[in-house]
Amino acid sequence: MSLKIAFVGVGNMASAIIGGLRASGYAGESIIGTSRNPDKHKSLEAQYGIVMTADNEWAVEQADVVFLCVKPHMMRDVIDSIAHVVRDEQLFISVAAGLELAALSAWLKKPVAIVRSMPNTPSLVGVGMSGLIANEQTTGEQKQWVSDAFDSFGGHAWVEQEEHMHTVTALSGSAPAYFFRVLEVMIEAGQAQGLDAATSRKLATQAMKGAAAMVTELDEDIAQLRRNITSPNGTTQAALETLEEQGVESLITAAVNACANRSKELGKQYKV
Ligand SMILES: NC(=O)C1=CN([C@@H]2O[C@H](COP(=O)(O)OP(=O)(O)OC[C@H]3O[C@@H](n4cnc5c(N)ncnc54)[C@H](O)[C@@H]3O)[C@@H](O)[C@H]2O)C=CC1
Ligand SMILES: O=C(O)[C@@H]1CCC=N1
Repeated sequence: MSLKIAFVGVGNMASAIIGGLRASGYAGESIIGTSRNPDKHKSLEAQYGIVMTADNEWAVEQADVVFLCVKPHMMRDVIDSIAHVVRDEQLFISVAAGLELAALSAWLKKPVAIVRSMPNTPSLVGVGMSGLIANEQTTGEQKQWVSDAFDSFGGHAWVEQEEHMHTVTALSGSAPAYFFRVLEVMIEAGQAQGLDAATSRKLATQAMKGAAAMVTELDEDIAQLRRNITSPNGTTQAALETLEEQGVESLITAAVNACANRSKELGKQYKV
């Protein structure tokens, strides 16, 4: 029998997970979502074949597994409002940046199983990646269910130390946005050189996809893959030298560090 899953706070991230789960065969009838935007409920129901409601308590009462998907600053109020219907045997999965297991556990007020996750929006198209860490109440069986569920819309990595979730956020949770920004800039540069927007988008995007596929599918050093494209005194060398001169390494390192630091700040803000 499939487990009933509730998503509290169906926005961008929860939609991506729901879309990924549905595409990989999870039954729509087993999924209930809630949000503060009732005007969007009908279209979400039609798109994913799920049930949407504004009633968090009802959704949580129906569920075996509850995904907590509201913004970090709303999480405490939302958990406070559902804590009285929480049952010991339920599994809670938070997707919120920064929020520690200890805070979630204190707010839930019961010794329930909790998994802190850091997914990303490519989950929507089955190419997500999620970092995971569980509290000690989480059983091996529950961890297996979580691994299988997250694998159904991409991949997962359990981390041993909660501190590492900040790095997961910097390398994975937020990272699709860095690549989108790079694509935006490349597409604009292509257009500035005279290509139409659609062709520019297709070329840049396929190059990014191809690079990622080579790294994923070939067991080769990334630097060597880069060198394979770089003819001495050729076009790639001209581009790469410009990237280095303009500080690509310090720029990207600073962005990754800023992301992890913001995650740490959020954790401190809500520390119990
Ligand atoms: N967007 C992303 O790429 C990622 C987001 N996250 C985490 O996911 C969480 C949600 O982020 P987004 O989906 O981007 O935000 P969002 O704003 O798109 O979605 C939040 C949803 O929560 C609903 N909501 C607010 N208060 C509520 C309440 N009291 N009861 C029920 N629903 C309520 C809103 O109506 C909205 O639909 C955050 O904690 C964020 O840290 C994690 C990884 C990636
Ligand atoms: O920007 C954020 O805070 C969320 C968490 C990771 C991706 N989006």
